[in-house]
Amino acid sequence: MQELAQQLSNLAKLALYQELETYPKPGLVSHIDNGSHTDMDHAIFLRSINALGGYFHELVMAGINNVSFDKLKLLAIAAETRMLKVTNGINTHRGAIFVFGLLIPGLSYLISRGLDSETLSATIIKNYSSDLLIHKPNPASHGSKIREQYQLEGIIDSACKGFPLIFAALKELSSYKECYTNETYIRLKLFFYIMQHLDDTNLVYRGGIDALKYAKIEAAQLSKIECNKMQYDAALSLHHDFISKNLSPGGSADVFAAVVFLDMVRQIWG
Ligand SMILES: CC(C)(COP(=O)(O)OP(=O)(O)OC[C@H]1O[C@@H](n2cnc3c(N)ncnc32)[C@H](O[C@H]2O[C@H](COP(=O)(O)OP(=O)(O)OP(=O)(O)O)[C@@H](O)[C@H]2O)[C@@H]1O)[C@@H](O)C(=O)NCCC(=O)NCCS
Ligand SMILES: Nc1ncnc2[nH]cnc12
Repeated sequence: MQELAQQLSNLAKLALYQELETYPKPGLVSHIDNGSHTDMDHAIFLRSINALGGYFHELVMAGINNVSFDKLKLLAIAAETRMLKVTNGINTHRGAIFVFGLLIPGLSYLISRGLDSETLSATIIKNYSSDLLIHKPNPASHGSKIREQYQLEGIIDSACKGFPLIFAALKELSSYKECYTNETYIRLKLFFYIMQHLDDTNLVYRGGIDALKYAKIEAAQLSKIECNKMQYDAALSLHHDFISKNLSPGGSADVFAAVVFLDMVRQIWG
C-alpha cells in the first residue's frame, strides 16, 4: 500500500507540474512568465508542489483506511499551512488542495479494494457529499464573497455532485487524444474546455462577473480552433490580453491539473 501511495503522490505532483509548464495559459504563471501575477512565480509554484507531496501520500493512506471527512479536512488544513509557509503566505494551490483532497482518497479507496475506478465520481458523492453539504468555507474568503454576491456554483457545490466538470473534461481529453497528436495543442484545448465551463471565482474576484463571461466566450472560441499554430497564436494573444486586464483563471488551472492526474491514473489502473 505504501507503493500505491508513492505512485499516486508522484502522479499528483507531476500533474501540478504539467499544469505549471503548459504555456500559454491566459494570465497564469508558467516557466516562461508570471502572467498576471506580481506575487507568484515559477519558483514559488515548484516549492508549493514539492511541499504537497507528503499531503498526497497521506491522502492515499486516508482513502485506503476510509477515514472520516473531518480527518481529511484536518489533513487539507495542515497541507495549506505547509503551502503558505513555503510560499511566504501566497495562495498557490488552495483549489488543488481541496480537489485532490477528495479525488485521491476516493481513488485509493477504490483501487485498494479492487473496485472499478470508473465509479470515482459516484464514490465521492457516496462517501463525502453529506459532509460537504454542511462544510462551511471561510466566509471572508474571496470565493465566499463572490459566490454570495453572484450566486455562482462554487468548488464545494461541484464536489457535492462528484465533480461533473472534471469527469466531462476527462472524456473530452480522451477524444482529443484519439484525434490529435500535438501535446501542446491537446493540453491547451483541454484548458480552454475547462475555462469555458467553470465558474472560476478568481476571474470574478479580479474582474467582476463580466470578466467571467468574457473569459468563457474567448475560451469557447479558442477551443474550436483546429490548427496547432493558429491555436497557439490565439492563446498567446489572449495571455497578453489577460495580463493587460489583470485576469487569471486560477481555478481552471487547478481543475486542469486534476484532469491530467486522472488521465495518468487511468493509463495505469484503467
Ligand atoms: C473550500 C475551500 C477550498 C475554500 O474555498 P473558497 O472558494 O471559499 O476560498 P478561496 O480562498 O476563494 O479559494 C478557493 C480556490 O479554489 C480555486 N477555485 C476558484 N474557483 C474555482 C472553481 N469554480 N472550481 C475549482 N476551484 C476553484 C482557486 O484557486 C486557484 O487560484 C489561486 C490563485 O488565486 P489568486 O488569483 O492569487 O487569488 P487570491 O490569492 O485569492 O487573491 P489575489 O492574488 O487575486 O489577490 C490558486 O491558489 C489556485 O489554487 C481559489 O483560490 C477551502 O479553503 C476549504 O474549505 N478548505 C478546507 C480544507 C480542505 O481543502 N478540505 C478538502 C478535503 S475535505
Ligand atoms: N499556473 C498558475 N498560475 C496562477 N495561479 C495558479 N493556480 C494554480 N496554478 C496556477
